Amino acid sequence: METDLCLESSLWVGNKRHRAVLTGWHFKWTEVDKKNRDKKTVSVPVSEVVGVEEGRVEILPRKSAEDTDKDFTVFYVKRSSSGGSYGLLWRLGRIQFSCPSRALRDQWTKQLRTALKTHSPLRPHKLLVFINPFGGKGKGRQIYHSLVAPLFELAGISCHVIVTERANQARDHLLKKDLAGFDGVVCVGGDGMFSELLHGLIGRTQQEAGLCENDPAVTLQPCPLHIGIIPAGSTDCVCYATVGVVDPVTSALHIIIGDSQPLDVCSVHHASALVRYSVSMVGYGFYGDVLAESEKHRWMGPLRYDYSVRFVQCFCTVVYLSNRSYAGIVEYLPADPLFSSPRDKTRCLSGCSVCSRSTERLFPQSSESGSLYSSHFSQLSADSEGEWVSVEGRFRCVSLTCMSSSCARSPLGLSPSAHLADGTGDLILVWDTHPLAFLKFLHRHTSTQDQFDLPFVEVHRVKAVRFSLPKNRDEEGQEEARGASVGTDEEERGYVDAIGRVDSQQHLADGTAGRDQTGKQKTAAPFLCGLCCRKPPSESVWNCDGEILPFTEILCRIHGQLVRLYARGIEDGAAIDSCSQEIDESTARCSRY
Ligand SMILES: Nc1ncnc2c1ncn2[C@@H]1O[C@H](COP(=O)(O)OP(=O)(O)OP(=O)(O)O)[C@@H](O)[C@H]1O
Ligand SMILES: CCCCCCCCCCCCC/C=C/[C@@H](O)[C@H](CO)NC(=O)CCCCC
Ligand SMILES: [Ca+2]
Repeated sequence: METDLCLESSLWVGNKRHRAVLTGWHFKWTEVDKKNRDKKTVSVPVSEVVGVEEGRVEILPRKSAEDTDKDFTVFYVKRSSSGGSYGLLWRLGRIQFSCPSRALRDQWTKQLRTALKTHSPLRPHKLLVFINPFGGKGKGRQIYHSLVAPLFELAGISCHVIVTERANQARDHLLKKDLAGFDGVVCVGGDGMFSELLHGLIGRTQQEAGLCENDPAVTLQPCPLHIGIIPAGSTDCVCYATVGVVDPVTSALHIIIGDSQPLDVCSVHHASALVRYSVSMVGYGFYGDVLAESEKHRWMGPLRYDYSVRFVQCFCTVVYLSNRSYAGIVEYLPADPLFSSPRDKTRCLSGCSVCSRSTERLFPQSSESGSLYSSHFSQLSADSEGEWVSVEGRFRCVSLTCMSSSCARSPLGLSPSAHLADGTGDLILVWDTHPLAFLKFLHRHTSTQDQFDLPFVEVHRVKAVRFSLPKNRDEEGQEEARGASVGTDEEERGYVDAIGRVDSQQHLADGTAGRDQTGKQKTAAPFLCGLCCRKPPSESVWNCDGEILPFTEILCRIHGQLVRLYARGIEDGAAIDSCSQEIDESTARCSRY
């Protein structure tokens, strides 16, 4: 029986007869017993079929075991529980069918391939892959070649692979080299590598559109190429927050099937110039201090990036430097409270309705051009959704995040109800408080306890934030912050350069923030060293997605859905349970693989 893309017939899996059905959207097969009763059904969305091959095919090692002319093999996405993380692990499922005739086999393979093309328009054909050989535990190359490349090959994706030899190579390549023919760009590394791709792609897109990135009021052009992340870093926060698990095979499968997840991006400006882009965290005070501490430990080599080391540092920072608070003026432009709230206890999951409504609001179909991306945001100055609000005081930390920023140690993240693609960010103000109270706030990030339900914490959903230092600052404190009172060795002078207060020639948007001429991060810690600092510094530094910013006074603006990832947001485990791929008819019970 055949209508359009529909096909139904009996097929054999081993010696068991199955009724296989391909409708427009699903491919399913049901075991049928000798009395023609339905037993178990497996249903796979066509969009999650990875590939169809003639014969009985195995991968790893790739071989066609018995290439009979009546068999075909279907590879598809199979879910399994992640055992701790919120999302689901994806694995490669494989099923081998035997047909009564070669003609029927050819009909099935042809029809399945046509259905794939129709229902997965964003599947990549050609990818540009950057591997950071030093990210995380230095396993990037191994992860790519053993786990990812065989899957890409199976899916017929051709890849141009570049193993980076220096920091910022991937960013520079994307800014300058010919990208024609590529559907997407993939990084094998951590948040730092993702950030390189982010800067390269956004910069390239604006250059080509003739837009000025320095102007925070300009509506930036969304990037046409998708970004894929194969996690091989230490924190992998962007991967965790957009997929729900940190797993190279899961991420490779999301890339293969052409999943598409828009992502908000925050541009950070100083004195009318772009400094950097951020997706996960722009944090002053505590988070800046943790990063500065880890930069101090460069001698530890890659170990300093180790996840647990960072969190131990985090713990030590809070205990050891427990009396640090910083004066500042925070101004913010609130988002419309009718759409959502950072305290509404919702979570942005795959298919999030808040993000979908935001897509319509951010990109209304323009009748003039008909282009999805042609409309403009309201300008920052002429915003109709509220007035700037200003607060001044002493803060333990000030953080802005465009998404939840969840990671393995903090499974709900900095702001558990933040959305990936709603065009807003969450501003978290932690006012000066007792060290133990601050520790309690931090500790709540590691559990399901509400970190915002504390009297010294505020959270606001915003579209823009400005941070400045109070005008009547104590001059002595400023000198200390500049490093003048913490010693005179070369390293300390280097830091002064790195934060841009002495080196007035430093470029703002060339991506060299905090790096020397060789691209190496400059040492940024001495002013934080509790051992040699007699007085606490009056200024902290900004941590922008793991990089220290060279300026303290900044303006941040959220750009809704500026980039797209090969991801789909965090899948709700409970919802998957109720519409499982495998349906056991005899027990009428749903089960998950
Ligand atoms: N070949 C290279 N040599 C030195 N540094 C590199 C090279 N390639 C990339 N980098 C830089 O290394 C930095 C860290 O890499 P990456 O983000 O992959 O790992 P990580 O820091 O361990 O992970 P995370 O950012 O998730 O904590 C990035 O900022 C990137 O610019
Ligand atoms: C008592 C101790 C409890 C510890 C709980 C700490 C709370 C953790 C909240 C999670 C914050 C993750 C934000 C992500 C930031 C990334 O863009 C960035 C690059 O990878 N990572 C860091 O800067 C690394 C920054 C590490 C910060 C801890
Ligand atoms: Ca957001």
